[in-house]
Amino acid sequence: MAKEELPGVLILDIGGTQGVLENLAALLKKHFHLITMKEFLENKEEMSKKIQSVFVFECRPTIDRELLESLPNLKVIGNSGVGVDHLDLKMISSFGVKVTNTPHAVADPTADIGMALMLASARRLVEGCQIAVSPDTKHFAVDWLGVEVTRATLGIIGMGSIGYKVAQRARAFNMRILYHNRNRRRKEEEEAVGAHYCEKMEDLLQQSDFVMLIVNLTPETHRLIGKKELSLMKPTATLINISRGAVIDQDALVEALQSKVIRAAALDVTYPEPLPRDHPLLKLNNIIITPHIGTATVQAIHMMAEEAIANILAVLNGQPIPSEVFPK
Ligand SMILES: O=C(O)[C@H](O)CO
Repeated sequence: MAKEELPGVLILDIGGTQGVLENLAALLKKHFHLITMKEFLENKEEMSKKIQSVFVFECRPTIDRELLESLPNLKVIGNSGVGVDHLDLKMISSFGVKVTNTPHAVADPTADIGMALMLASARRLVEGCQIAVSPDTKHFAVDWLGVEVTRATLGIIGMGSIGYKVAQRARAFNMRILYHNRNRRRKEEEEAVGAHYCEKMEDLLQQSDFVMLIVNLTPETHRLIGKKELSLMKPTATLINISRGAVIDQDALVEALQSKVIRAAALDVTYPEPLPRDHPLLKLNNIIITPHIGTATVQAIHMMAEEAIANILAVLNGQPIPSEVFPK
């Protein structure tokens, strides 16, 4: 089919290296007439009529009313990633436009990052790397002992598909697994990973050696973990966040880490991202911060794009939509 006959997709803010861009573009071009933001802005009148879908890569770019008003034939926004907190779902839906996401592609790589952060923080891996390359060669491992993950208690807050994948992995470390979630998992699912349900989040916080946050960011989970919750945790416990930065009250976390209310934290997400270079979290030595890399793998980027494309095509062809996100 000629490029012009394919449905138009506007590609929003593809960052990264040329290689990533080219691979994604090639994938999208199989199904769509690909229109970049630059092309759209240069020839708005002609392009706006062609665009039936928007492909959002990375969770950062947002879609404002002005853009929606300029796309009369837009039917769907295909988000590449599971979190849609950067999109105003109600406003988008008022334009009759659907939103989709990619929960399947993100689950394994994000669970891996959760495990990686837990292990790295437990065994003080980043400090170890710094010591290994420092000019001072007189170091004694006994001066910076870590803690063990094996047989420790892991509390998972948010037991969706990523949470469940974390539980599967944690089972291989013989961890005791607690979880708190809006809905309790089926008995067979709990038994398969040996997870125990805590109806009250407080119980999980009090008992866990590692607390991992894997909830969506919603008004209900905004600053879910603050001063009170941190004070319920064990002084030997570690907080890991692979969801969204705003799930934690960062000022309260700074205080808790400075005064050793908890042992350590490991964050793949913060607010804002990146943190300003003078942020107090960056000055602490009992924290590890990675720059939102839960899905930053060659495989995940490809799978997320495929999942997003399948969603977009389903909307355009009037077929059942694999992963639609609805405004609450
Ligand atoms: O929401 C997600 O899937 C990840 O955070 C990637 O942005």
